[in-house]
Amino acid sequence: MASPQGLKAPLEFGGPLGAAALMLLLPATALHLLLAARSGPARLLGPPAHLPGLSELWNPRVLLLLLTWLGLQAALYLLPARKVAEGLELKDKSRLRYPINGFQALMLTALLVGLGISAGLPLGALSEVLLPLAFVATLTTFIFSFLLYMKAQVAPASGLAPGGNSGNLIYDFFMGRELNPRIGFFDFKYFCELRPGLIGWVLINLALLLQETELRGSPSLAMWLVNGFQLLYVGDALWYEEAVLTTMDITHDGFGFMLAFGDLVWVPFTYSLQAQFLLYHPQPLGLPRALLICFINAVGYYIFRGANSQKNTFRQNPSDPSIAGLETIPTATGKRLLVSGWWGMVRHPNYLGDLIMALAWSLPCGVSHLLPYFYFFYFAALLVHREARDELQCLQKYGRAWHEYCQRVPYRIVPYIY
Ligand SMILES: NC(=O)C1=CN([C@@H]2O[C@H](COP(=O)(O)OP(=O)(O)OC[C@H]3O[C@@H](n4cnc5c(N)ncnc54)[C@H](OP(=O)(O)O)[C@@H]3O)[C@@H](O)[C@H]2O)C=CC1
Ligand SMILES: CC(C)CCC[C@@H](C)[C@H]1CC=C2C3=C(CC[C@@]21C)[C@@]1(C)CC[C@H](O)C[C@@H]1CC3
Repeated sequence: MASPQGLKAPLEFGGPLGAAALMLLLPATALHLLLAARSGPARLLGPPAHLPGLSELWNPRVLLLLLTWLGLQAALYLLPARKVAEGLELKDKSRLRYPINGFQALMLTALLVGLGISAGLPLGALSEVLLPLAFVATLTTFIFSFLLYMKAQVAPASGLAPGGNSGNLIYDFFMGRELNPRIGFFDFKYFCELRPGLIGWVLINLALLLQETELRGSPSLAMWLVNGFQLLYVGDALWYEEAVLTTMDITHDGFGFMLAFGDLVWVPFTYSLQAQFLLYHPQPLGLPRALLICFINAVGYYIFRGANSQKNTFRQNPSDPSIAGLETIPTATGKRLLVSGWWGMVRHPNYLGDLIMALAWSLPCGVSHLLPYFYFFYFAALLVHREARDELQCLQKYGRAWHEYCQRVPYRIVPYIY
């Protein structure tokens, strides 16, 4: 299949071979982590205690539960929004409109779940079906990605993403051909990025906390910390939902298997790994250590939120008083680059804050097992890779101005280290 002219981009993720390998490795890794978390040894490296049979993986009722969840979140997405924001200008000079009602969806979901629990909903039982749920979610993601691929066949060339139109079927299926696949006002990529996966993540965490209460009479302090930290993170993402409209996932990447699997399987089932581990491996946590971990998470969040808000404010209103004193670099595009404040410390201060929080999410699980630190290691690798991708895009966008920025701000994520 010929790729539309001018849309060729360098192959990433190891090209077609890497994409094929990742489409096998990622689901296998997610299932391995789920099995390891509930096994006695909880080994991150090495074979799982036992390989599940199809009867443990496939459950039609769990598929119905997943589809009901997706349907609920889709319905909440379509409710009237407090605000409708415009995305960045597209190739055809148009700008798409997006509902800003993610935090509203989180609140309504919390209300529905609270009413359900008070009416006897056994939410804790969700922790017992995470394996079949992840399996049916993976199957659903493959089917969904196929439908997205077929939909891209009839999309206009201007609606295709630079990276997912190499002409290689496997690579384009993985990367995603269409930039903003929609049916009417419903934007599939925007919806999946922030709704079913992120809200599903904290719902799974809550189910694990309730199951621990069922098993041990009350949630452990460690489980409270992990639930609280990650609810803050998801609540923040949905409160500042509009910021996602300028991320590379929305502005640059096609919507294919990688992002669909990342949103619908990887986030809810591997980001809840610490809570899963704690349910099956209770960890003692004294108040002094808990307070220290809370301080670490607070530092991470302060940097994460401060840096993201500073950059987003600068982009939306460069003359905002809160950023008035910051030094900037002019670029040929007319946009300017911050070179002081958080963005003068390192080139991705938001990643630094996010990584510090990732560490704080693992620390309540103690140091007896490596498994709870999987997210920290994976996330460090993801952000290093993401930073490299962003650097390339910024170099293409800003050329010499970006070189000047790199000379003045030499470190990428960690001051004086990387
Ligand atoms: N938990 C998770 O799994 C993940 C979390 N994240 C988090 O999401 C957040 C967003 O990250 P990400 O999507 O990578 O994008 P960023 O928020 O880091 O934005 C990168 C863009 O910001 C602009 N920019 C960079 N430097 C400057 C500067 N000095 N002055 C002004 N603008 C600048 C450029 O875009 P332009 O100039 O065009 O505006 C660049 O492309 C981060 O906090 C990250 O930690 C991200 C991925 C996964
Ligand atoms: C499994 C693959 C190898 C990688 C999949 C990566 C995805 C899980 C992430 C890509 C970018 C993401 C963003 C977020 C969640 C994870 C994914 C989808 C946030 C929504 C997390 C909260 C932040 O406040 C904003 C992030 C935007 C990018």
